[in-house]
Amino acid sequence: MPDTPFAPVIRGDEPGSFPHSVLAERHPAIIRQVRDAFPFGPAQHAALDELLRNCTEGTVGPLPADAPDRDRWHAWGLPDHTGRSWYDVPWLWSESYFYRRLLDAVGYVGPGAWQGIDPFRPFKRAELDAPETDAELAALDGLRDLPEEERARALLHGSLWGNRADLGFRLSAADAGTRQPVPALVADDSETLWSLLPPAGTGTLVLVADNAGRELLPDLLLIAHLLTEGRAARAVLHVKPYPYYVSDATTADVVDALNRLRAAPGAAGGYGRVLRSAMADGRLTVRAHPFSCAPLPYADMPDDLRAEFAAATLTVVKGDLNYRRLVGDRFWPPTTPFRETTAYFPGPVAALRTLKSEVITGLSAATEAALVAAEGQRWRTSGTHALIQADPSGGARRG
Ligand SMILES: O=P(O)(O)OC[C@H]1O[C@](O)(CO)[C@@H](O)[C@@H]1O
Repeated sequence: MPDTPFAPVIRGDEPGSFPHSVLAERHPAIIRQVRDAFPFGPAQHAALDELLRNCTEGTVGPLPADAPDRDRWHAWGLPDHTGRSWYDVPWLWSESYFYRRLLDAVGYVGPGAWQGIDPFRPFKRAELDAPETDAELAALDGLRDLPEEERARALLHGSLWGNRADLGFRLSAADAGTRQPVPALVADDSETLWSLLPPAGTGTLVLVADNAGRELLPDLLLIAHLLTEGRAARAVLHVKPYPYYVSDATTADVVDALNRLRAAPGAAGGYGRVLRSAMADGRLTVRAHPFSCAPLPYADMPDDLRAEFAAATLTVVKGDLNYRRLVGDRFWPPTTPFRETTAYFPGPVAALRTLKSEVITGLSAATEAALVAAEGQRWRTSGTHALIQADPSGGARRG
């Protein structure tokens, strides 16, 4: 990570700013929605009341003494942040800890009858079961007769724009999933990406997933295509070990998505069968590494994860949150080269992301100027722009 004094870490301490609104408005809205979605008992309601008060007016507190991940959170900076306002610690840290505390409040962490009950499941299920999902899956039939390269491109774009269907994001932008027309990419390194996944490839693709539902389905379809067409011999899908940022995919969500595909008619069902058999023979594996829910940038990843990414032919990192973690959650000058911010990454890496937060790198000066002229700074957070960025160097520049 370059040592740049011009890229301050993002915090939520400026009233009126986007990060501040997430802490002050979005988090209370999420508590409300979760409370509405479940028939919770008095202890859960009281814990949600306390979390609401604490995360908006209070200071960061400790985890329960018996929390199974207490040591991990200590290593991730909890002692340094305890006693500080949620608005004053790094925004990424604050958001991540909010989701961890929400799981405590609803009893997910246990022990008890609510242990393991995903508080976001009703929202994720509704999206998977929506008629729009049927229509999207049916559209796959129209790809069948296209040349492989065109199918690959269509599926890559499906996975990219699937990131717009993020449920947390929709809490404050109801039409974000349907806005038309799809705007141009602000950066497009797809040629580099495809050069890393040539036909007859023998390598391993790692896909670091973002959201469940209508983002995970196209991610899985892309993986199925790459395996079937021999652009990757194996794929590893990284998901979250516990519910996070409302819609982030967990292993349970992968199971739901695979079942959804299996039950679909036409080409979608075929992809579903390909994926199940790839799971059965080990060509597709699912990983839920604890660091996937860490409140830290990937530059701080542990050695075992570093070794996994180093061994991959390509790691594809999906979504806004993963992008923030990949390049560092900082106010980079937008023309900062992407490859400068990913120089620490141990293998070739690509990002597929729609823009939903202020972090951005790798723009040309002309693109930045055109975006600002057209929209002021709205393009950074509106979810209407997207990027495909790739760094093929694989940490080769590290000394
Ligand atoms: O689902 P995605 O693409 O990671 O986007 C989630 C984004 O929404 C937010 O929660 C709020 O903008 C961001 O913190 C996060 O980057």
